[in-house]
Formats: sequence, structure tokens, C-alpha cells
Amino acid sequence: MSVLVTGGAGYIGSHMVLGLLDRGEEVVVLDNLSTGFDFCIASQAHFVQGDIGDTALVARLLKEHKVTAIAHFAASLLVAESVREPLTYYANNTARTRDLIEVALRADVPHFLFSSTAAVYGMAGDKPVQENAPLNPLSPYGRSKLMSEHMLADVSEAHGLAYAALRYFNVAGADPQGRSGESTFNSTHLVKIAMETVLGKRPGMQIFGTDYPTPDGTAIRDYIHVTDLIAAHMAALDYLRAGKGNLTANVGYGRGFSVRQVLDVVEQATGLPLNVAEGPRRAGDPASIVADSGYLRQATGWEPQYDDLPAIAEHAFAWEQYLSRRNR
Ligand SMILES: NC(=O)c1ccc[n+]([C@@H]2O[C@H](COP(=O)([O-])OP(=O)(O)OC[C@H]3O[C@@H](n4cnc5c(N)ncnc54)[C@H](O)[C@@H]3O)[C@@H](O)[C@H]2O)c1
Ligand SMILES: O=c1ccn([C@@H]2O[C@H](COP(=O)(O)OP(=O)(O)O[C@H]3O[C@H](CO)[C@@H](O)[C@H](O)[C@H]3O)[C@@H](O)[C@H]2O)c(=O)[nH]1
Repeated sequence: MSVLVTGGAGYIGSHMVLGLLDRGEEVVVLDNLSTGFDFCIASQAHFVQGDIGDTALVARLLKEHKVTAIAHFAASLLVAESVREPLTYYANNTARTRDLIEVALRADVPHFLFSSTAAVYGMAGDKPVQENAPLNPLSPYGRSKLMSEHMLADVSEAHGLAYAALRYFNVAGADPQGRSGESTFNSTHLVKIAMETVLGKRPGMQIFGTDYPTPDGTAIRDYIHVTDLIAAHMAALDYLRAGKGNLTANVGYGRGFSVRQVLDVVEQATGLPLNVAEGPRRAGDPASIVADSGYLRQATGWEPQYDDLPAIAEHAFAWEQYLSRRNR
């Protein structure tokens, strides 16, 4: 019996692989290496390079490895790119997820974990967002993910597949043991960019918008340590396996930090100065979005261990230094 991790060579998927192996589970990774790296995949996992849209390959893997759960991370995830190339996003995120679900049904895989996103909400108010907030994604990326949530709900109703759709807020940090981290080329993520900047891999960086209606004028997000995010997946998997039904839940800490606060913590944690300029707002960015994760905690008993911005920065920095040693 094993768990199929799609996108397991990526930032978050590679941490899922570690989390599953740490629990003694068998893991099969399917990744086309479009944005991921095989050096991020733990050697104890069985890695197959291929596309989730290759239904014959997926069907063979499900059978050969007696897969009882799919953790589906593979996706395209650049919001601005999704505006320019919506069909790429509806193909890779929505259509290929549809194909994957169909193969899973045919193979009688009972449990499905899906990487959703806070981007399904669009503009949020000042208060932490609950799962029943209006779903108004601002981008094709957000819509491509929301459509997958809808498919899972319909398929579950019709065919009994049990699923968890976890809506991640801002994922950051790296494995505390230094086994993986964010390695993506040309990342758009704030903490990753700040780490590349302190280490001189970028000449400087910008704060996108200093005129938001927030205490210091910069945008507020809920940054969650990737290891806590993975713990949420384990809690969700246990929930599904216990037959408790489906789960659609936010994963964040329920408190926000501004861009300036994050960059101050990066300077403190690394002991290095950041070359930062103030720039205009980035199109489509909400002023503030923070998770209410009460439902996930109450339903699954999930308790975060790294709700600490300096720890997130320290772990991200350690990984960025490791990448530097690999000439990356
Ligand atoms: N990083 C975040 O802050 C964040 C926030 C919300 C949701 N998510 C979701 O989490 C998931 C993982 O994101 P990540 O940050 O690890 O991104 P990533 O780009 O590091 O990982 C995605 C992985 O999927 C692989 N992949 C893409 N398309 C594929 C395909 N058709 N077939 C096989 N493999 C394919 C890539 O090679 C890569 O290894 C995504 O579904 C993303 O939408 C991420
Ligand atoms: O060089 C930079 C990069 C980012 N930011 C700001 O930092 C904040 C966080 O940005 P980023 O790390 O790009 O995350 P988000 O845009 O909040 O989006 C993330 O969080 C979403 C869920 O909320 C996911 O869906 C997305 O995939 C993921 O990129 C935003 O206010 C950005 O404007 C800067 O000021 N300068």
C-alpha cells in the first residue's frame, strides 16, 4: 500500500514525501520536473518522471504500487502567468486534475488530498477568512483550483471518493532538518525572494505597494511554515482514513504580517542587510488576507509547531545557503 504524491519534486510536494516517509508510509512520486527538481525527492521514495495527464502511466502506477491515497500537488501556480495564459492553467490544473480523478475512481483509490489555495477567496475583508466566505477568485489560477474543488465535491457525491481540499495561505520556510526547501527558479514568493536577495543572488528587491490601508501601508499575509502545512495534510489523511467524510479547510495560522515586518525579520534572522526599494502595487494583490483555521484544528486536531516568523526565516535561509553551495 502506498501514497502517490503528484508534484513530489516541487517545493511543497517534496516536504509531503518527507512527512509520509517519516511516518513509515510507502511513497510513489509522479512529477514531470517542469518546475521541480529530482534532487529534492527523498531517495526512499519511488520516483517516476512523467505527466499527470498520462492516464495510462497513472493507472499503471496506481495498480503496481497498490496506491490507497493520492496527494495531488502538481500544478502551475504563477498568478500573473495565469492571466496571460489562462488555457495553460485550465489544462494543467483543471483538465489534468479531472483526468487524475477519473483514473483514481477506476482504480478504486478511496482517498484524495488536493492542494487548493487562499486565492479561491479573492478580496477578503479585515477579519480572518472562514471557509464559508464568498468564493470569488481574482485570477484564472484561483478559478482553475476552485473548479477542481467543485469536481471533487461532485465526484464524491456521485461515486463516494473521500477528499480533502486544503486551502493554503502563504507557504514559506523549509524542512527544519535541511532535507528540502523552495528551489524554484524565478520564484515570486516574498520570503524566497528576500533570501535570494540577502545572499546576493538578486541585486535587490521591491516592496509592491506602500499605500495599502494597513498599519504600515504594506500588504498583510498569513505565512505558514511548510512543515506545519504538511502536518495538516497528515491530519487530513488520518481524517479521511478514519471515515469522517470530506474536508475543505483553510491552512494558515490566523495572524498576519506585513511585507515590511517580514523583511525586518529576514534581516534579523540572517544578520544580513536587504537591498529593498519601494515600488508600486502588484496587480491583483489584496491588501490583507489571513486564514481562520479554527475548522481544521477542531475537525482534525491539527496543532502547528512552527508558528514563528523568525523560525520560518531561519529555515528558509539555511536552505538558500545549501542551494548556494550547489551553485544555485
Ligand atoms: N507555494 C504556495 O505558496 C502555494 C499556495 C497555495 C497553493 N499552492 C499549491 O500547492 C501545490 C504545490 O505548489 P509548490 O509551491 O510546491 O509548487 P512547485 O512548482 O514547486 O511544485 C509543483 C510540482 O508539480 C510538478 N508538475 C507541474 N505540472 C505537472 C504535470 N502536469 N505532471 C507532473 N508534474 C507536474 C512540477 O514539476 C513541480 O515539481 C500547487 O498545487 C499549488 O497550486 C501553493
Ligand atoms: O518581491 C516581492 C514579492 C512579493 N511581495 C509582496 O509580498 C506579499 C506576498 O506575496 P507572495 O509571496 O507572492 O504571495 P501571494 O501573492 O500572497 O500568493 C501566495 O499565496 C496565495 C494564497 O494566498 C497562493 O495561491 C499563491 O500561489 C502564493 O504565491 C504580497 O503582498 C506581495 O505583493 C513584495 O512586496 N515583493
